Formats: sequence, structure tokens, C-alpha cells
Amino acid sequence: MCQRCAHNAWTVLVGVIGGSGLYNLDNLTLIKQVNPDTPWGKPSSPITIAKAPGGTLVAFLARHGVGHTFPPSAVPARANIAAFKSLGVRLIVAFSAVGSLREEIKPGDFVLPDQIIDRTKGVRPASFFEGTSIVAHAQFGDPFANKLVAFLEGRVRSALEGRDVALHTGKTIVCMEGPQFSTRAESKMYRAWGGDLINMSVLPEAKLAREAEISYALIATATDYDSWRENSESVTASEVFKTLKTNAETSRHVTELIVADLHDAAENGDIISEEAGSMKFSIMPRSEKQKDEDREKLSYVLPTYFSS
Ligand SMILES: CSC[C@H]1O[C@H](OP(=O)(O)O)[C@H](O)[C@@H]1O
Ligand SMILES: Nc1ncnc2[nH]cnc12
Repeated sequence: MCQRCAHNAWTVLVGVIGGSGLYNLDNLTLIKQVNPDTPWGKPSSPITIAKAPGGTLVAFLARHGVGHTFPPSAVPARANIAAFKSLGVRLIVAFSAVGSLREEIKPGDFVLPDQIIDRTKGVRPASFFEGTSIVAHAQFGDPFANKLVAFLEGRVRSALEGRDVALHTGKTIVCMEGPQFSTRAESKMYRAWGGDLINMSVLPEAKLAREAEISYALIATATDYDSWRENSESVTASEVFKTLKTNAETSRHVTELIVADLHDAAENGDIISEEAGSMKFSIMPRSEKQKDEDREKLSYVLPTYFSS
């Protein structure tokens, strides 16, 4: 039995979030499903614990729900990250269907971005500390876990060998509110700002993972050219759907091949070392004004600092 979380008999170090089109990892062996009740509610889908060849466990959840019922603005991101934390997850690889803002990033290509431009509109709860009597300011200059991203690069590249899928790195993703796609003017503006990709999901997910001290990386899978190309149609959902199925199949294949190495690296500790412990100096010092009930709530994601 896990020491920390009474509902959970499993400790799974690697979490995978599936985005649009990726609703299961049915290439792996199903072990069990769990559906934790977190202080922020239930996750978008039950979490599937699956076994990769060789026996490594991985925890999977579908960001929009298994039947894609949550629009990007209503994804219960706090519950999702908290649920992973309660299972002992130390690193998350999140997949996302993205629009490409650059000619060289083609639909079907995979990308490991390293920066984010936030164009969400403040309607998504973006902090575990929101609504509590405790204040924290997480470091977010490097929004993805640098060591994890570097670790993934070689492994994802090898996993893609023979598939005619290019892997790009060092790119900037714009996260917009949606659910409507961008105007042509916005799409061009994001390019001028230095954006290379666009989605509606990486925030607040990446921020919450950082607050929970879980190392987080995004594998962006390009589906379309958004709306910046002069003589092309602007993006439609049906255009996105064309590549979703192939991208999802490739994402499952990549996950199967990298999960054992990720687990070993998480256990060894080096690739998660920058995020583990990172909240220590981000939380404002304890005061008698901090409520016990808030400390209790936060202990679900940060037991090191808030367990009594
Ligand atoms: C179906 S197109 C827009 C939708 O797809 C992406 O979802 P996800 O990141 O979960 O793969 C994008 O962020 C939007 O939510
Ligand atoms: N063009 C686009 N804009 C925002 N999110 C997306 N997800 C996939 N394509 C997208």
C-alpha cells in the first residue's frame, strides 16, 4: 500500500496525458482503473494504470474525457494533476494536437517545445493556491522540465525511426483560450511574436504540474497550419481530424517504447531533480493567518510542505 495515499495501492512514476484523438493506450496491458476524488474534484477521466512490455507501469488519463466531453476551458486540470500526484507520479509526458505556425512544421510532425506564450483569458483556475489563505509564486521561466525534454529528444527520435515523422525541438507554443480557432490576423500576430505552434491545452496544465513538483513535458503533434497562410483555407476541426488518428497511433507507439526508460530515469532521480523540491522557496512563509483547512487541502499535492 502506498504510504501517503490511502486509496492507492500502486505507485506509478510516469504519467501520460492524452489529448484530442488519444483517449487510451490500448497497445499496453490494462492493469486497473482508479478514479481519485481530489480536493479539486474528479479528473477528466478515470486513470488507467497499464503495463508496458517489460513490466513498467504507466498512468494514463484522457484530458478531454474518454468521450471528449470537456472543452479546453473546462478541463479539470487541477484534479488531473492532483490525481496523478496521489498515485506517486513524478513526471508527466503530455500529448497535444497543435496547429503549426511554421511552414517547416508539417501536419503529422512531432515537436518538443521549450517555451509557452499564454493567451488564455483568466477563466481557468491556474493554481492550487487559488482560493486558499496561502500564497505561492512558482518559478516558470522554463515552463517545461528541461532535463526531461532533453531526455525525451533522443528517445522520441529513435521511437519515430522508420515512420516518416519529423521531430522538432526548441519551439514556442502559444496557448489560446478557444474554443473557436484564431482569426487570420491573430495567427499572423503569433508568428510575429515568435510562436511556432498553437493549442488550447498546455496551460494551466504545465503551471499546475510545476506547483505540484511534477516534471512535465509536452509532445506536440501537428495537425494543421492554423490560419496564417495567405492562399490556404483557415483551419477547421475536420482538417484537424484528418491527422488525429495517425498521430494518436504514433503517440501510442512512442509511449510504449519510451516508458521503461522514463520510469528508470524518474526512479534514479536526475531528470526530475530541477522540479522536485522546487516549491520550497516559492511558498510565502508560514503565518498564523494561514488556515489549517487550506494547509490540509494543499498537503494532497505538496505533502512535504503541508502535512502536519
Ligand atoms: C480538436 S482541435 C482543438 C483542440 O485540440 C487540442 O487538444 P489537445 O491539446 O487536448 O490535444 C487543442 O489544444 C484543442 O483543445
Ligand atoms: N490551429 C489550432 N489552434 C488551436 N488549437 C489547435 N489544436 C490543433 N490545431 C489547433
